[in-house]
Amino acid sequence: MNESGDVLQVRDLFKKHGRGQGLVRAVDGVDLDVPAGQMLAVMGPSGCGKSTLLHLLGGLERPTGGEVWLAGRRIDTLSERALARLRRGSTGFVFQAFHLVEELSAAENVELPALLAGCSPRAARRRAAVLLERVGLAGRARHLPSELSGGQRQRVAIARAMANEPLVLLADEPTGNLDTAATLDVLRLFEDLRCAGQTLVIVTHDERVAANADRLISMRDGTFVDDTWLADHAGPLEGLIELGG
Ligand SMILES: Nc1ncnc2c1ncn2[C@@H]1O[C@H](COP(=O)(O)OP(=O)(O)OP(=O)(O)O)[C@@H](O)[C@H]1O
Repeated sequence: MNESGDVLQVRDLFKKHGRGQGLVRAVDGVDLDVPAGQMLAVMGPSGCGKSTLLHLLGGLERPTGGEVWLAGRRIDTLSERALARLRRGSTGFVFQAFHLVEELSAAENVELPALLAGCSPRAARRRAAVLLERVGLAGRARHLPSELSGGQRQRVAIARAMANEPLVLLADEPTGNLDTAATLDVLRLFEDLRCAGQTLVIVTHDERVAANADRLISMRDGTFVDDTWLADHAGPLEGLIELGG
């Protein structure tokens, strides 16, 4: 974290794809400060640059221009090796399509990041057990992803993303493939993480997810067109729980 308490800082960030007639300004000069513990939702029409922004924040893509700082450390200039280390240890990703390893059990999927970060198998197993308990799936630890529902798979993916206690959890359409009940489970989980001080950035088309965030940024054509800090973010989730859960 930097002196101001921001986990993420972005300065004049650009990402261009292609060239000439085919040039796309996916992210077109944005500035952003995300304080520690904030749940930030990013919305906007398809193709406005949300996923690209998320990838730049997590070091999955490099910007064409500008700066990305994570916990006071500039990451856009890191070597490939240092970036890979950063992705393993400091950021956690959750995707719409879960991206679990189909051949591995839920527990083994969650163990993987800790093993890659150099933890002993025993420590990784212990950590995975704690995380699966936390996402309510202790009883499903030995199941393969194909033996789990979509909501359960996404909860395993969230547990995996939390394995190395990331500075920031980055989620791209995490409820895009889920029904209402599973969406509520994931929202509750994010709320638990937020209460525990986890910083989250969530790209979403789902108003319910956005309504539970601390802050909502709207994007259009690679820029931020609105940035609202929401005062009463818990209301809609409580309403939905009464209806659906
Ligand atoms: N690798 C790439 N090469 C060329 N263009 C790309 C590439 N990645 C993204 N783009 C373009 O950049 C723009 C932003 O894409 P991005 O996926 O970030 O949008 P998005 O807001 O996340 O969209 P969606 O909501 O549909 O997922 C789009 O016009 C897209 O076609």
